[in-house]
Order: sequence, then structure tokens, then C-alpha cells
Amino acid sequence: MRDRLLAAEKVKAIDWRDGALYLLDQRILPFEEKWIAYTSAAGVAEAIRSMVVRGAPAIGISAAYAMVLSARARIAEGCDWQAEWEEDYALLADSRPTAVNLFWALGRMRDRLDRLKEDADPLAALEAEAIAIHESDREANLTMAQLGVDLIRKHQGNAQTILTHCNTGALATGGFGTALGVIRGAFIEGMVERVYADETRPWLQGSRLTAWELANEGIPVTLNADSAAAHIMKTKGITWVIVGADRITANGDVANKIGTYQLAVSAMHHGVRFMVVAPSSTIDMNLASGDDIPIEERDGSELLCVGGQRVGAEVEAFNPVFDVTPADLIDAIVTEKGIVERPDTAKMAQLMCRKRLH
Ligand SMILES: CSC[C@H]1O[C@H](OP(=O)(O)O)[C@H](O)[C@@H]1O
Repeated sequence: MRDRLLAAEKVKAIDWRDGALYLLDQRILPFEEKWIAYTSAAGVAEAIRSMVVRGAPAIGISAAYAMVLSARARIAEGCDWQAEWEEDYALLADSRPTAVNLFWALGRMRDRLDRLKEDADPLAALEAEAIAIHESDREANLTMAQLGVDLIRKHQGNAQTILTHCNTGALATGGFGTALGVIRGAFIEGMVERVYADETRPWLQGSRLTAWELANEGIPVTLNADSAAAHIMKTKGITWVIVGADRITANGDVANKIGTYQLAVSAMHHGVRFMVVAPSSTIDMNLASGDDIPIEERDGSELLCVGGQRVGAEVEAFNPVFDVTPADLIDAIVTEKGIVERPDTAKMAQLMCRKRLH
């Protein structure tokens, strides 16, 4: 299946070339495909904050490359470059609060610098680390796709009708996707009858990004309003809800795009299996439960306007963009280290002791 997945790759969101970071501007997809070149850490921090690039793994990968850009600029300035590098580090860490992949990737870059040998070239070492983070995410996507397909096969195997939320595809990762990587893999294996994609208000990652990725590959996709999800589980024979994650805590609670929690409650009520797919860089063993996860609240204007067009009355708008699904509503968490079914603290700790499977 790995080769068939590789052959299916059509889209990417991140490109590191000629010493610059190129990001596909996801704010204007699917209407326009425009790449923006970044040569400064501050520019990349703003790209993450304004969601030019989004998706937990993609945010981490972009931040890693940003720390290479920072080192190059600071070394060229001839100043105490590491102090300035730390300032850029803080700028990136402050760009978005919920996806732990951002902090995991920044930590990897700082650890690489701390391990640098006396006469080693910091720039070459940091660039190699960022590329390794990017490549390892892509590899993790491939492994998770294979594991997720095996899990579906174990439970039913026949034609699946799947519901997914937000965008967890090539646009959100180093390539292929997490939840969407499993869905791609299941489709390639002839196991997918149809995918229902929540539009995912207010930023519309589902209608603008997921529907675009799936349609590009001929995967049968039907767009639905977020509020139709429970009705669809009740009337359309949904067998799995498959979603991504932005932060998974030590007990298996999952922070993901707003609306995921109510999907899990509906899935439990309708006997639909609920799968979370995320690389281990999304697991934060420092947090005991989802109660401790910082939930990003974005400007209310994102609710009151769509495409620059006002769609609401002049009232206050509350716009939390993530929520927390408790572990007891989750059937399986699929990572590149393996699968945890019916997650709990002991099983999560066991998982994190494992090496990657591939
Ligand atoms: C594999 S992407 C994980 C996660 O990130 C998305 O959030 P955003 O689009 O705001 O960055 C969404 O929660 C996805 O499930």
C-alpha cells in the first residue's frame, strides 16, 4: 500500500528550497493556489498565526524551518546570534497555543543546537534537523495510513462510509495526512464507499481544503453542514468518524478542531466507531488530562464574516477554535508507534515507550 500511497501524492503545503520556506497560502484555497516565500522567522510566525499554514504537524514543520532562517539571519548579523535566535524562538512559540507539535518541533531544534559539537556548523545542523522533522512526519503519515486501514479491516473491512472533520490531509502535515491519510489508504484499498466532510465553520477547512483534496483524487466526498453530522450518522450508515488531533494528553484526552467533541458524543449515541489519527509529536505526556490544554480563541470576526462578507448581526461572538474529547469517547488513537484502543493513562504511557513501527 505504501507505494500506492506514494503514487497518490498530489498536494503539498510546505516546500523548503534555495534556502527559503515556501508555504501554500491556505487562506485562499481552493480558489487560488499561491505560494508565499518566507526568509525570516518573524514572517513564518505571522504565517502560522494568520493560518497561511495550519494543521498541527504542518505548523511544527514550518516552525522548524523558521529556526533555520533565524540562525542564518542572526549569524549574518554577526551579533550574539543565539540570544537573538531565542527571541525568534519565543516569537514562534507565541504564534498559536494549542497544537503541541509547534512546541515539540521548536524543542527539537533547540536540543539540536545544545548537542552541537564545538567546531560544527550550526546552520548545517539546524537545517538537517528541520528536514529530518519534515521527512519523519511524512513517514509517520504513511505508517499511520497502513495501521488505520488494518484497524478498519479488522472491524468491518467492507465498503466504509466515513465522516471526517476539518482538514487533516497533505495540507495539514508533511504529506498524505493523518486522518485523511487513513481515508486515502482505505480508498486505495477499495474500502471506501463515501466520505462525508464537515464544512468546519468558521474557517471552513472542510469545505475549502478537505473537499478539494479528496475531489482532486477522485475520492467520493459529500460536503455537509457541521450541524448535520448527527443526522448523517443516524441516516447514512456512517461506520467510522475519523479525525486528527492538535494535542493528546497523558490520559488519552484529545484536543482537536471545534466540533470534534460533539461528533464523539453523537458517535457514541449512534454506535459509530471514533478514530483519532495523529503522530506521536502530538502527544503531550506533560499534561495529565485535557483540562490542562490551552484552547485557542480567535477573533469573533471569523464567525461574523465569510470571505470578507458579513453574515451576522452586530453582536459579540465567542470563537474557541478547538475543543477536548475525553478518552472514554474514543475507540482508537492511531500513531506511527502503534494503536491504542480504548485509550487510558497506562496504555498511553506504554505507547510512548515504543519505537516507531517503520
Ligand atoms: C493533522 S492536522 C491536525 C488538526 O489541526 C487543525 O486545526 P487548524 O486547521 O486550526 O490548524 C485541525 O484541528 C486538525 O484536526
